Amino acid sequence: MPVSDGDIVVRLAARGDGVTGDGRFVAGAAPGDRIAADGAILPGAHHQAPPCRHFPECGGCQLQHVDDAAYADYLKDRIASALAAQGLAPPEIRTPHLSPPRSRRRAQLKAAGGVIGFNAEGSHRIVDMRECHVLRPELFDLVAPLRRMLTGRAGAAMTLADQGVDLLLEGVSAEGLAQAEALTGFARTHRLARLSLDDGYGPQTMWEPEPVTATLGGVPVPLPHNAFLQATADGEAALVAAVREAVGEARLVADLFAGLGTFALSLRGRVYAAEGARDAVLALKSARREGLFVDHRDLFRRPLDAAELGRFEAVVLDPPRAGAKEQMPLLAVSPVPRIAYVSCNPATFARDARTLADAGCRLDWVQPVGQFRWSTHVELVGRFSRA
Ligand SMILES: C[S@@+](CC[C@H](N)C(=O)[O-])C[C@H]1O[C@@H](n2cnc3c(N)ncnc32)[C@H](O)[C@@H]1O
Repeated sequence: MPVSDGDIVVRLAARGDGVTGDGRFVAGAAPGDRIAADGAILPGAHHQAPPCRHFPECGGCQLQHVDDAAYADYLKDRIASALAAQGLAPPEIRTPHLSPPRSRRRAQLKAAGGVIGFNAEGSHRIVDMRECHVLRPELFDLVAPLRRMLTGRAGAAMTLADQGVDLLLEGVSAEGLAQAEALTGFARTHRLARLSLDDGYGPQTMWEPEPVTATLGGVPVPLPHNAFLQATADGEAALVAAVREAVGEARLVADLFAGLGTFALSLRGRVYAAEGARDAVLALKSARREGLFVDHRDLFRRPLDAAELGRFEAVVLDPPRAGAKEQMPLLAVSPVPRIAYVSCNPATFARDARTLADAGCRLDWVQPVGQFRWSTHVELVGRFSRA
């Protein structure tokens, strides 16, 4: 049977489907695979055996069937095509940093009727997790005990803190002393750092033998419930290294959307940190770090104006998926010479990059970070400079 170029998978689409030379989308195909006339996938050099029995059913991973080289190309392609869609020429897109298997330190699992795991792709059905190749072992070790304990519908948010696992059970209440004792017994047996319940009225701590912290930039910061932390420690280190390179010698830096201070606490000199979540602001304010000023500020409603921005030698920003549409025009007309933009959404990054480019800023390089290994999440740091 002759093979036409149109039958070869040439790239991965945003949602992870293989795309053939003639534009067909094929679920489960990797770049280099050939699609036979009957639709069968004939594996090529970048097709690997998925390590997990739950793939592709489980919604946690979409790309376990592609090797690291194809996965890295996918991350770069997503960024390049988002920039191209905004009419921006591709800058230097560096080799992606990929977090290793079993390094994810945060997970939001669902439980119901004796099953626990991530939801199936595009569905509310829970895939009962018997193995996981992305979670840190400390988190995975709790899955079987939680399956036994959680009989009703519940959520289990797990975060690896300095002291161990911080577990927040959603949709669970402790009715009566016996239930409360059972829950604290569970926390003690499994050496949890903290156990909290949220039955719809906000998290309530049941167990926390010592104050729970996350160490960022070498500084322990109190860890509020549901606070944002980068998904893996090594992904965080890669983002921090890229941000530090991007700001260079700057000694007066603004960190916008600062969270608990992942970047603010890792930078030298004086840092102004702005953040909208009250708990995160209080936590960061209590961090022992000279020269740090923390501002509780809604940057969508009240972005920094050009005069405020003009005081800084560099600006770091790390907005949520929606990007920083309100902040960009002000940043664009400010004299700030260096901007490190950390993003978890190439589309809003590219939109915001367009605003900066229109004002004469140059996108020097982009460092992709694949900390959600085998998923379609793309994280990056982009460095902009003003001539
Ligand atoms: C992607 S997280 C980054 C946090 C931090 N830079 C880090 O790396 O750990 C985005 C942060 O933006 C904050 N945020 C979301 N909307 C905001 C707003 N309108 N104003 C200020 N901060 C906001 C969130 O609370 C969250 O801490």
